[in-house]
Amino acid sequence: MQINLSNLGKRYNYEWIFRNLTYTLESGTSYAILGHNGSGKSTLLTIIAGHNLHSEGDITYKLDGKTIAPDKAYRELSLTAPYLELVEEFTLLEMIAFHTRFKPLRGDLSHQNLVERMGLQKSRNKYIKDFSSGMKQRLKLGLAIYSDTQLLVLDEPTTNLDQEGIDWYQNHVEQNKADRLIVVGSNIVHEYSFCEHHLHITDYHVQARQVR
Ligand SMILES: Nc1ncnc2c1ncn2[C@@H]1O[C@H](COP(=O)(O)OP(=O)(O)OP(=O)(O)O)[C@@H](O)[C@H]1O
Repeated sequence: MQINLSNLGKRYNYEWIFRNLTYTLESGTSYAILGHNGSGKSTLLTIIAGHNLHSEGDITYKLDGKTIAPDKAYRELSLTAPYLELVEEFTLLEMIAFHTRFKPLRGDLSHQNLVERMGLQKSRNKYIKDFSSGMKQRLKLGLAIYSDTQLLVLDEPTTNLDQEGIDWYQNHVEQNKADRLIVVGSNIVHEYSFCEHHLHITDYHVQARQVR
């Protein structure tokens, strides 16, 4: 997959969050979107994920060299973000069964295999509402990382994880990043240390460009 951002800009009411962002994202590469709190990382990630509209410029998606409609790109998307909710009334196994109706798992991974990879065997029949915040985050990450998708968008991926969870995240992303396009929105080095490219969203703030 290739995503081309061309003179992309986003404005909320009268406030420009970023402008004139031209950048190409390609499969087989991992990108970190960096910037201080409120700088626009999540805004850009939600636009790339098709959950938010840009205000100017263009975004195009290509698969195997051919331009595809944004809704087809959505089929290739796995996303995890603090604002995305799990279905609390499901048990873990029910949640995986529901998710995989829309996004099948990578390779021959069974639902039980995924539970094991997430280290949540003891909680397979527990309701999501009774999960700890770290267990919920591990589940969100597991569903995203192990879905059979080309585009993996991770916003603040280690929110609520302890050191063991952070190590788990790093190992499982590393094992599943080949040939995928990964975009991480973060301020924390351990979340994006595997990323080859860094995009500083503040470089596209209006004031930053005016003083150049
Ligand atoms: N729906 C919205 N309406 C108006 N302003 C918004 C909206 N969503 C975000 N903003 C504003 O856009 C700016 C960028 O927010 P965003 O959440 O993208 O930043 P961020 O870099 O991800 O921040 P953090 O590191 O705190 O998560 C902020 O000033 C925020 O108030």
